Amino acid sequence: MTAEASTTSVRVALGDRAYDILIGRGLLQDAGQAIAKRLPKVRAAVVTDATVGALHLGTLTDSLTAAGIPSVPIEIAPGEASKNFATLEVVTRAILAARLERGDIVIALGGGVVGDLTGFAAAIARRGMRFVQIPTSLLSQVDSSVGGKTGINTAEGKNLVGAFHQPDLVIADTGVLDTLSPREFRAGYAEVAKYGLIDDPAFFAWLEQNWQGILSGGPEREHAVATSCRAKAKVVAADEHETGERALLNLGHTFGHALESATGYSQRLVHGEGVAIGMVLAHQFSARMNLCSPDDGVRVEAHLRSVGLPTRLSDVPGGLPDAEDLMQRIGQDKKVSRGTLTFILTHGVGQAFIAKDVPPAAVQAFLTEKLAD
Ligand SMILES: NC(=O)c1ccc[n+]([C@@H]2O[C@H](COP(=O)([O-])OP(=O)(O)OC[C@H]3O[C@@H](n4cnc5c(N)ncnc54)[C@H](O)[C@@H]3O)[C@@H](O)[C@H]2O)c1
Ligand SMILES: O=C(O)C(=O)C[C@@H](O)[C@H](O)[C@H](O)COP(=O)(O)O
Ligand SMILES: [Zn+2]
Repeated sequence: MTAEASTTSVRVALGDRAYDILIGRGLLQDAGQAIAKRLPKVRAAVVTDATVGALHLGTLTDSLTAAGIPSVPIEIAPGEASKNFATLEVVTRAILAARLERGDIVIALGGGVVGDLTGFAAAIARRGMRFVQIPTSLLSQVDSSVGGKTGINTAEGKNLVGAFHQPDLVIADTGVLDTLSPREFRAGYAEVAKYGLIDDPAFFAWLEQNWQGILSGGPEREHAVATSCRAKAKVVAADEHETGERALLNLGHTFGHALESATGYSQRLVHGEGVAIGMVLAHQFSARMNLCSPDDGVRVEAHLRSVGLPTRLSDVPGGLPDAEDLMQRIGQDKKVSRGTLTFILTHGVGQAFIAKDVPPAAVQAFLTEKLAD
């Protein structure tokens, strides 16, 4: 039996650009076959970071070779700081230097940093090459590898330069998560919990009972990845370019992205940690605006804290700028429309909604209070 026979497959229904997300333990060693079946007679560039490359590039390269796909590796430094113009140039020019044609493929082997950067390089090299996501962090398996948001950060803010460019295939080998650090595993868990908090209270309740199985690699892990991918695939198919409901996937991100920018996209706060704090703040701010009960914020914080995630501004090491500074950063959010703020707020666990025209003075007063907590 090939690994693909015991795989969960989730379809992202985007018409003639539809693609599969393959989920299962051990898929990396058959990745070449899975790619060759869908994208025959291609050559590939494999972009990875130094940490993931040392652990998993050999398995992928062997599998590509066995399937008749010649490949060249392109390695970047690990971490959020690589999502920048300089690394984008290095990766894009390496793809061109390898003389890959438009019909060839670029493979992202790594977490969300590698995936977002590689996807953007694939979107602009030769005006658009096909690409395959092989996500290796929990966060990238449940979120960033799906949906086609690609891009980089700038000093002005998070993901402010990029393109929508869908992958042709996503291969999520849940076994490779065994080598992920506990901190990065927990960070990815924040985006898993997000799907429950947006519109699936039963999933959030299930997570409260079963989160340990996800971390330890039991069958709960595949269930959580597949449930997350199904939820994301549904939203993306309905609103690929975020003209409406896709913005719900930004729950916790308006606060979280401002915190990532304020900490210089450094190891002080990784993306999933910013999202965890941001989701708690979104529930607390919703309660402050009388949109939900304060108990919802207490429940969300209790769960994320029990998993080991940061949940408060005071959990960010090294201090934060004042509320006015954070508001400047929030003002760069891509959901800002005609100068007014859009937040994802909530009527309770699993009842998130898009709130337009949120008063900046109320947000700033709330942040001032939380910074003093
Ligand atoms: N495009 C989207 O829809 C989307 C969605 C969510 C997040 N993102 C972006 O994703 C990024 C965060 O992704 P991330 O959390 O995966 O971060 P990451 O890519 O930095 O990976 C986290 C760390 O784990 C290491 N790593 C990854 N897989 C590993 C493995 N199997 N074994 C050992 N180490 C491994 C990496 O080397 C890195 O040091 C952010 O830039 C965020 O903005 C994008
Ligand atoms: O796919 C989406 O849409 C998301 O919002 C998923 C988020 O988890 C992710 O962090 C995304 O990159 C944020 O998008 P942005 O448009 O706010 O930069
Ligand atoms: Zn995110």
